[in-house]
This record gives sequence, structure tokens and C-alpha cells, in this order.
Amino acid sequence: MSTSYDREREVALHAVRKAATLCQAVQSQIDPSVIEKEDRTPVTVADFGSQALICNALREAFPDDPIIAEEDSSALRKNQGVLLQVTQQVQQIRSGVTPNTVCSWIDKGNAGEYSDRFWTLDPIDGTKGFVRGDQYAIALALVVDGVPQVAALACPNLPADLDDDDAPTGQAFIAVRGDGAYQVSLNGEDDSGTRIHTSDAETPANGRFTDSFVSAHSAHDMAKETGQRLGITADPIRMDSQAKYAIVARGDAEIYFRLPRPGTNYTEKIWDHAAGMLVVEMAGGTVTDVNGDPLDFTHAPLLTENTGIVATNGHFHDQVLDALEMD
Ligand SMILES: Nc1ncnc2c1ncn2[C@@H]1O[C@H](COP(=O)(O)O)[C@@H](O)[C@H]1OP(=O)(O)O
Ligand SMILES: [Mg+2]
Ligand SMILES: [Mg+2]
Ligand SMILES: [Mg+2]
Repeated sequence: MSTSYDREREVALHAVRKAATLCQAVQSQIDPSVIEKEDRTPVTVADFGSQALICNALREAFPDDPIIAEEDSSALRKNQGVLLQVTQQVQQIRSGVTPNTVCSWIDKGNAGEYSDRFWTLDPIDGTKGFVRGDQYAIALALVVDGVPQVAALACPNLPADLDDDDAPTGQAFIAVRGDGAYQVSLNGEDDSGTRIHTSDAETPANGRFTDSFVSAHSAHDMAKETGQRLGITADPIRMDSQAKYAIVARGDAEIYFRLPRPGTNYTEKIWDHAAGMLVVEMAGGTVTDVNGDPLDFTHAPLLTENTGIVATNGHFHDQVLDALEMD
């Protein structure tokens, strides 16, 4: 029996749209001196505000669903100045809300561990990109029996067309398992959007790959060498956040590499991959870890069983894994 997730899709899309409005308002007020001083207050305000709005929307629509989200309010409760700023931002969207209520909404996201049905949320993915004014994402997914079923991935700074400087920015990517992936304008009223597909390239040569902007998050050298072995000559598309999954899903890049740096031992978080993975899969692509294993969400909040990530357009995934020469 197939399950319809129409209501989950609608609620998730609406929630990430509202959170994106808050994040855009905060980002537009960032003073360049904040970046020089490395003051993280703006991204903190947007992070907490985004999580409060989305957790509340889920709480209202699906009161019994646990949420495993990245942030919790303990640090915020100790910083009244920042809490006031978060509350003021949330009030722009939900008037009259108090600081205490904002904290309680944030903590609705602290389910902590795996269950048969839960939501996972990264209220701002790519915080470094957010502060720089580059790419970031708001990533929400519903996981049922360990498998992502519904994804809403908002990319407020992503252009509709990467190669067109004048293209409008602000896209959301919506996917329901078994029902395709769609690109929806973040700022419009249309909820259905346009169906997207991965690139139809049958070989990786002459294709493009994307990896992290921040070199500490993924081994840039290894990605480049692997790309060369595959005949890729184009420069990588380096960007922050799960926007990388989105550009593979809509065919702007053939491959996304997230490769562990030698000597480091980082365990990926579920909220950094659940939404992006489903969008790529429903657009026709394939997502595994660097060993070719499927991502295992049953050890939430961590992907303890996986190492790194490889996403492709789905036409030559094994060839890409072979070229990584992991063993
Ligand atoms: N050492 C690391 N290796 C891989 N990913 C990391 C590492 N440190 C942090 N991250 C996470 O990578 C994500 C963004 O990476 P990118 O934008 O390069 O794709 C963030 O969710 C970030 O977590 P956090 O949100 O806690 O900063
Ligand atoms: Mg993240
Ligand atoms: Mg985050
Ligand atoms: Mg973080």
C-alpha cells in the first residue's frame, strides 16, 4: 500500500518558505564589518529563528512527530540579547510570540534519537556561506522506517540558472519518494513547481563536479584527482551547503564529492544529507557513501555506518566509485 504524503509536502514547503523569509531578512542586514570581525551573531539569529518557525509548523500539523534538528536553546537562553533578536525576527512572521515560546519551539527539535517516523532539520546548512553572502540551505526531511520520504530543501541564494547572472535567485527543491523532484520558486505562490532531472550525460568525461567551498569539509585534492581520472577537465563548482545536491539534481553538475580528509575522523550528520539525498534520487540520481554503501539513517542523529558521500546523475555511479580508489 502506498502512502500519500501530500499534507507533509505542503507543510514542509510552507515551513521552509517562511524560514527562508526570516533568513533572507537577517542576511540582508549583515554589515560587512561583521564579517571582518568574524561576529557570528547574524547566523546565530537566523539559525535559531529558522528552527523555531519550522519546528512550530511541524508541531501544529503533526503534533506526534519527533524532530531531530541541529540546534537547541540552551546557549540561547543564556544570551538574552541574542534571544531578543531571534524573537524579534520570529515576530515578523508569528506576531506576539514571547522569548520563552521561541525557546520551546526550538527545543521541539531535540528528539535526539532514531524512531520509526521522524523529521530531521538543518535550519541553516552552510553557515559559512550564509555569513559570506554565498550559498546556504534550509533542509527538512521526513524519515520513515529509516528512509527519507519527503524533502524540502530551500536555497535562498541559488539562481534559477547557474550560468545566467541575471537569473532570479531563491529556489526550493521538493521531493516525495516515488513522485519525482521539483524546483519551486521560493518567493512565488506556486507550490507545484517544475519537475527536475539529473544530467543525461552517459559518461563523466566533459562533465562537472561540485564540492565544498570550505576545504576543511572535503578533500579538494582527492576530488580533483578523481575527476582527472574520469576525464573531467572543468573546474569544480565549489559551493556551501546542500545546494550541491540541488545542482546535481537539476543537471548543473554530474557529481557531488564529499570526501573525508586523510587523518580526520568526521562523522556526517543526518540533517546534512537526508533532504539533499532524496532530491537527487527522485531526480534520477544515485547517492551512496564513498564505499558504495547506502546512507543509513537508523543511527540518527549520525551517519555512523557511512564514510563521506558521493552523489551522481545515476548513469555512471560505479565508475565514479572505482575512480575514487578507496582501497
Ligand atoms: N570536518 C568536517 N567535515 C565535513 N563536514 C563538516 C565538517 N565540519 C563541519 N561540517 C559540516 O559540513 C556542513 C557544511 O559543509 P559544506 O557547506 O562545505 O557542504 C555543515 O553542516 C557543517 O557542520 P556545521 O553546520 O556544524 O558547521
Ligand atoms: Mg549542516
Ligand atoms: Mg546548520
Ligand atoms: Mg552548525
